[in-house]
Amino acid sequence: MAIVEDEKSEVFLLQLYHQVEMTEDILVPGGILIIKDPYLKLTADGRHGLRVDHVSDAVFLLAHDRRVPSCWHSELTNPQLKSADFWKTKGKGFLVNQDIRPQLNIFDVGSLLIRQSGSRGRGLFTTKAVKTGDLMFCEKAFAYAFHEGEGTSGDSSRLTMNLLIDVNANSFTSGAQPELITMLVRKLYRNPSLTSAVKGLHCGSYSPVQGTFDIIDGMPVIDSFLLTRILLLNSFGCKFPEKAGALKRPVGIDRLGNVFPSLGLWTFASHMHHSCLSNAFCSFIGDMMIVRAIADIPVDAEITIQYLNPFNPQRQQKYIINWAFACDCAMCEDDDHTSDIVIAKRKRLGESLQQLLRLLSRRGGSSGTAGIASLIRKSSDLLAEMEETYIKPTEEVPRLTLWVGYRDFACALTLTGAGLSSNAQKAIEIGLKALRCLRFVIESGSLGSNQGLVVKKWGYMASGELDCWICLKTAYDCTGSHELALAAEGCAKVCYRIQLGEAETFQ
Ligand SMILES: C[S@@+](CC[C@H](N)C(=O)[O-])C[C@H]1O[C@@H](n2cnc3c(N)ncnc32)[C@H](O)[C@@H]1O
Repeated sequence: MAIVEDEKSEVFLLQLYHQVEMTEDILVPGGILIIKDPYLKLTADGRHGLRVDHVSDAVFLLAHDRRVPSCWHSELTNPQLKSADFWKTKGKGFLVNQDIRPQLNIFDVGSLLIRQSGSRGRGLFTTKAVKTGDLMFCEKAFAYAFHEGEGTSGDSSRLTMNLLIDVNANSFTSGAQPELITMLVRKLYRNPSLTSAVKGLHCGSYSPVQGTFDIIDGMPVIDSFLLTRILLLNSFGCKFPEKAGALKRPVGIDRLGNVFPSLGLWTFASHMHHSCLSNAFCSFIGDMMIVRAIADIPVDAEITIQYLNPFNPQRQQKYIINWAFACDCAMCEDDDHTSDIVIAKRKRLGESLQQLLRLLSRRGGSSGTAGIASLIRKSSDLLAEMEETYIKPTEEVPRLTLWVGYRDFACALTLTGAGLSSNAQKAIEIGLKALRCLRFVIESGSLGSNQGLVVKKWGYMASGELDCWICLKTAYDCTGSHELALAAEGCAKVCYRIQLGEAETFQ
């Protein structure tokens, strides 16, 4: 907030939105600006204040500008208002001796094409077949806001929290979203040539201000409401998987444990549509997005990703509220036909299983006792009961709750009684079952057969597949089946590469 006066010496409070600095830092004493299309609003103390939402509506003038009212000429002594020549010389100084290369923003898009996808708008399609784990493209963020929460900065006195209030939708956003909006607005305002990258992005039902992005008075017209809408519909949150915590900076976490992902806009990637049964996965290294295939994808097939975590029970409502579409995938359809009673039953069985697995972990090492055998039997019974709650075959709809149960059971068996061959054998049987719940088609993999372990078809990417393959590798090693262990490790590496973007750091 700053106090400004006009040529008639009338005084107002002024608020500028979407500026890099606070209003009072930009409006130095003596500074002059033109406000186009002034919007007067009632302030909290009952007076009138000026509010500027679109950055292009505030035009800052240099002292020498002919548009400065003549009545102020004698007052223009502010040393901070430097001439254009001063800034040109300073800018050239920065460039001297620097290696300025053309910036490459998107890599490896030779096998992809943006085209219409029925009534859904533009989508991304393959122009050649790709295999599971293959890199489809990498893209550098057009704009990226890293959100550092209290938990990561460690200095709560420096913590600032931005809130973006949408009075129309009666909602608010916090975390990196408000920062990203301001960043994007500033970037486009300062670099008119970049507006073409954002111009046609999906903005839902919003009608942009007339002349948006046209150059007026040497600067582009920036409609900040349009950019807000574009970001709400097209930006990606980057939550790094836990395994990546040591390698990459993870999300910000506040003192209540709320997670604020970093957020960015990747203009090419933003053309990917959603499917809960997606065939691609995005990972992030800093602000570089890496998109890999999570299934074998034929030529001319649409690339899809999951906009939200498939375990989120509210995801269907969120697709409608946040992106204005209803997901019609087989998984959402199956959810619609699954009664609350069945969902509650799966939840109850899952909780009982976790209790048994905790006991199993505590008794690790003393395997072979009747107690352990009974825990294993009871766990298997619970999972068999859960299995009966599913109607659709796994090939049509992955069984997510069952997957979590089998995966955790396999890990508990491997980690607790790893040295014992009987537990390891059971862990292999359960681990393979877990992966089949996700539609993996795995040939052989059983002990004693000499057919090895071959993944004929990769399954669904939920979370924790990497853990499951590592458990299988450990269990194969415990039984002396080193070739199978190597094959399981190879599969773990594929999962690692998909989830983290690269496999160079895989150990
Ligand atoms: C990031 S944009 C995707 C690209 C957009 N179609 C375009 O033309 O630029 C997100 C929008 O795509 C549409 N969309 C995404 N996934 C969809 C799906 N599974 N079914 C229908 N519409 C979908 C929705 O309109 C959503 O708001």
